[in-house]
Amino acid sequence: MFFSVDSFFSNKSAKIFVAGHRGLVGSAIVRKLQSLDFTNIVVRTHADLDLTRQSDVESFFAAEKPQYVVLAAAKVGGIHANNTYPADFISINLQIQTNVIDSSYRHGVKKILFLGSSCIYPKFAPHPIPENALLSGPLEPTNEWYAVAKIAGIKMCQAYRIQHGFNAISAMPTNLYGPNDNFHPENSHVLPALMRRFHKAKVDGAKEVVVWGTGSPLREFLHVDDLADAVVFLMGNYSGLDHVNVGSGKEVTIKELAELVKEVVGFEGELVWDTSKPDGTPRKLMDSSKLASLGWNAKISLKDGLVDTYKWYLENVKQ
Ligand SMILES: NC(=O)C1=CN([C@@H]2O[C@H](COP(=O)(O)OP(=O)(O)OC[C@H]3O[C@@H](n4cnc5c(N)ncnc54)[C@H](OP(=O)(O)O)[C@@H]3O)[C@@H](O)[C@H]2O)C=CC1
Ligand SMILES: C[C@H]1O[C@H](OP(=O)(O)OP(=O)(O)OC[C@H]2O[C@@H](n3cnc4c(=O)[nH]c(N)nc43)[C@H](O)[C@@H]2O)[C@@H](O)[C@@H](O)C1=O
Repeated sequence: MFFSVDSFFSNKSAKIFVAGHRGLVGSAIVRKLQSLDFTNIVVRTHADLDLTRQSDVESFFAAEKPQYVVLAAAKVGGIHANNTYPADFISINLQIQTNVIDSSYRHGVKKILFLGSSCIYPKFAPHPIPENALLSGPLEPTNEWYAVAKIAGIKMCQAYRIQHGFNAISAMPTNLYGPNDNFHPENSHVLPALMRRFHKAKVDGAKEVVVWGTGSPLREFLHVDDLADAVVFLMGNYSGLDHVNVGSGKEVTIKELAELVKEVVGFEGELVWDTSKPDGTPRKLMDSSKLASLGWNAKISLKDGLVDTYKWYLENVKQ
């Protein structure tokens, strides 16, 4: 189905609902929209609107009638959280995305962007992973429940486009980091977990820091301000059926990442590897050439992004 390039950028007073605005991604999207002078951004805290409650979501859309929606609310966590709470990861995500996508269609939203994740791809996908590797093999067991929910979200956007002509698109970001990340010691992703642990070790004068797994898995990291830039770019420039990968194009081993975080934080002790913890998928570098061909590329290097995030951490997270 054909959609002309969207008029998203031409109306800065259009009402935009950013779901999950207090999280890592949602807060970056709000900052980006504000920097572009969008003036009518609608938000709700989790306490004010629980997106798993269908009738509350219906009532919210009926009352607010947003014109655009960015769905950045989800149950999110690192390898340990995904592996420990599989029921939460599949059920909460299926509920949130089903309610928000369906209500958006029913209440006349012009366009919605759904955020998935690079974990939708098979554990042993070809590299770099192209969009068409979806559903071509078994998933990584530590996060398959979350991945199945995210795959359902992509398919729901496609189904509503095919059956109803609803302009629903999906973006698949790689591993993200930046301001407003979750720095929980066990449930967070690797980068904020290590930043917190190295910082604490530096302050305490500890001799070593424990890092999970073998250090050999490869991961692609993207600063969340780059992701927000890409999301807004896609809102204005892409209305296709297929999901779009959003990555930096650069991968590092977890050992290299740990050494870099250690350097940025200024910890001078040793790394100790806890190989009883899972490595997860061995590698997941995405092929983001489709997005590049549309005219978007990442700008923030991992080193610069880490320095920026550590500064934010020192200024904003209670030590
Ligand atoms: N972080 C990453 O590395 C990656 C993230 N993504 C995707 O980006 C999106 C955003 O992730 P991220 O910003 O990291 O996650 P965060 O956990 O930082 O933020 C998620 C937000 O969703 C809100 N939320 C959760 N459940 C509900 C609910 N039932 N009702 C209303 N609000 C709710 C949270 O509020 P509260 O905290 O109050 O519950 C929070 O503000 C997700 O779809 C995720 O899959 C994709 C790839 C990588
Ligand atoms: C974004 C993505 O995030 C998750 O997938 P993941 O990439 O495996 O995420 P992670 O950041 O938690 O771990 C990356 C690697 O790092 C190692 N590692 C070392 N030390 C720590 C550590 O202290 N904490 C964590 N969490 N990992 C550590 C860890 O053992 C692993 O090898 C998915 O659940 C999925 O939901 C998803 O979409």
